[in-house]
Amino acid sequence: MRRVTLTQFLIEQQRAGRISADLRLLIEVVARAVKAISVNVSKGALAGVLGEAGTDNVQGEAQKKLDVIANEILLQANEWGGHLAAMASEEVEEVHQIPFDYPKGGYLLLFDPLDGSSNIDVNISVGTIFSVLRSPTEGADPTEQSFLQPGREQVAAGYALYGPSTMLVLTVGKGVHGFTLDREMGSFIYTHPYMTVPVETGEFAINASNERFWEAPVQRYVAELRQGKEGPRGRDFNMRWVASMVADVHRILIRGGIFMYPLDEKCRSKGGKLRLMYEANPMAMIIEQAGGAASTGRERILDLQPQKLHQRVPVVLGSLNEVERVVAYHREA
Ligand SMILES: O=P(O)(O)OC[C@H]1O[C@](O)(COP(=O)(O)O)[C@@H](O)[C@@H]1O
Ligand SMILES: [Mg+2]
Ligand SMILES: [Mg+2]
Repeated sequence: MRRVTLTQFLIEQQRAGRISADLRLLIEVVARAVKAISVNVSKGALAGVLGEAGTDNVQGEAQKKLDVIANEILLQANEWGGHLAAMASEEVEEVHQIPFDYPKGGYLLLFDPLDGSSNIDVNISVGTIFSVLRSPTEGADPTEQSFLQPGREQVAAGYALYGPSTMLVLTVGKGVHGFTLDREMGSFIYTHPYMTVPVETGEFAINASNERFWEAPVQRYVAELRQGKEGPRGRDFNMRWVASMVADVHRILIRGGIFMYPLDEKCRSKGGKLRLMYEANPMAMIIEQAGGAASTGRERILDLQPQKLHQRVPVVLGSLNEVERVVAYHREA
């Protein structure tokens, strides 16, 4: 069987005029960094990478060693690429400028280096999420303001899933494409062309321990799902919650479903739990490109005008019909 690598796929995308040479190189560098993170994740205790780093990030969350390692790998790999104007990371408070003198590239890269940190020490799937925007500054150092573009302006978005196999899932605005890492060869192989989210689903993902803090529309929606055949939906639904957004979203891309981290009384003062710029926006672009929908419950995520780099938002995404139902319940309320 002829195997297509990520490199070949990207060259084809460039030939078809969907990406520039610089964006192709940028994605190649991110993919290389992802391979290095994958090696560290899979070595686990053997490489001494488990446990706390002993520091807090900008959000006041305790950093794991792997949060710090993954962040360093991504920053270092991309500093050298020459295609970036600046970066932003969940683990770094300010914009990360490129510390070299050569001309600035035309893109901004944002990432959540290690998503699902609470799962690292228990050997459950974690991931990396990234988003690419055009830099509006032409040669000058980008500021935080340069990054504050709505998600619909993303030119590429993707994630890596470090599961039983390592996968890279990518969109450049023409469908969603999945690649599986061949560890022996060291290359990503094109295994999942044009991934789509089924419109109908029988699965939902939400942290049910927060139920008493949810708003009424979410209470109503989940209560109806749980009533199954006996309730207004007239059929049974199954529940899953990995607590790694990457893993939960990947499941939805493979077999459908709805994922929710809604606004609740616990996270209301922060605006939500998940971060807009490097969690919600890239995942929303991927899900929409795969035929699904992504909303805060009130607005389309990709239309939100960001106010700050580390802004948090409520997230409801997945199969179209279910997301539309949640949005309708918010509207009715
Ligand atoms: O522990 P909770 O409240 O269920 O939250 C789980 C959510 O938090 C996250 O782990 C946040 O990501 P980080 O690990 O990057 O902070 C998501 O991946 C996941 O969906
Ligand atoms: Mg995360
Ligand atoms: Mg993280």
